[in-house]
Amino acid sequence: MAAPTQRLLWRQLTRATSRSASRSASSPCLRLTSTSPASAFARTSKASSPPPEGSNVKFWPFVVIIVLGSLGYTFLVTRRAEMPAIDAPKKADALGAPPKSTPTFSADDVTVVFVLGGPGAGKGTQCANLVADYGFHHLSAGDLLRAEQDRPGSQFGDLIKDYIKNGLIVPMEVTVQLLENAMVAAIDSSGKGEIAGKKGKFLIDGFPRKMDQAHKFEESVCPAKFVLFYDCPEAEMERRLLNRGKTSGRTDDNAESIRKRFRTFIETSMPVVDYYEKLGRVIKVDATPKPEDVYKDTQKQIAGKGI
Ligand SMILES: Nc1ncnc2c1ncn2[C@@H]1O[C@H](COP(=O)(O)OP(=O)(O)OP(=O)(O)O)[C@@H](O)[C@H]1O
Ligand SMILES: O=c1ccn([C@@H]2O[C@H](COP(=O)(O)O)[C@@H](O)[C@H]2O)c(=O)[nH]1
Repeated sequence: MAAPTQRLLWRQLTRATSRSASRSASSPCLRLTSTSPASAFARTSKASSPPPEGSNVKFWPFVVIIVLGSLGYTFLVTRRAEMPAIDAPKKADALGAPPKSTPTFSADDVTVVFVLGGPGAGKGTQCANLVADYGFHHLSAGDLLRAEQDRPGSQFGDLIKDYIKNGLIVPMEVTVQLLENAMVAAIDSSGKGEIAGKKGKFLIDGFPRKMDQAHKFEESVCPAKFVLFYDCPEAEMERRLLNRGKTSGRTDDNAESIRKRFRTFIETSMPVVDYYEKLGRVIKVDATPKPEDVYKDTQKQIAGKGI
């Protein structure tokens, strides 16, 4: 080490050591023992003066500090790796997710239509019409998450509450499993492996909101037929949500949460729409007009799509 650097380090260390030594004199908790490296330094640096050029300075305390620091760091990193992450996929296993590589349902047996659009675009409103006229079974990802959040004993309750309030996307394992469970339950409760005399037809509302969800669902649950995308300007969606917030009781129908939801929609969910658009699998409907007109347009656009 160059001599000036040596002297600088020495000065800094002896200054720190003498400060801590003087504190220890008045505090019973901070006492330097005769065997500690710091006290050794305090003793060897009586005059607190830098060593003369070329003096035989002991550097073993530096080595001890570096070695102890490295060991501590390695220990913390190892502990961190062993700790379960808050969104660890393992948690979803508690919902009954068996690892698999083929979808639970074939697209030949079950029709899945994803319904996307910004918060407040009117997805739920249009889904209600489609259920009435086309015999769809409606599954809203947001509703399923809220139900799981409120389910007594749910280990995901707090996590979901937090994500929804902040307009964030709940880790996909949770949502995909809730959807699959709901599809299985709907088909089972029909008693014939069918719904309303038809093969299962599902409108999956407000999903997939993130690319990983889209892949996971199509790979492990069911390939989707197409995406129904309700396109609406942000100002109109905000107006609708603030209005709905007067009575909905939803924790995320307030100005702050709405802002966060819009950001998530632009940054995370629009890429999903763009992805399906590139594949030619999106039916886009202008959601700005009044609900009846939006529905008429929806019907026109899905005509001949085999549903
Ligand atoms: N075309 C429309 N014109 C005016 N208001 C509408 C229209 N469609 C729905 N609304 C109203 O806007 C609010 C939001 O609609 P809706 O709940 O259907 O939206 P959403 O897209 O499902 O919302 P979120 O994603 O937040 O669940 C509701 O109060 C609804 O009555
Ligand atoms: O796939 C999903 C869908 C929804 N969420 C969370 O739920 C809220 C509310 O969803 P709505 O469709 O508006 O009812 C949404 O803001 C997300 O926080 C999700 O995490 N994953």
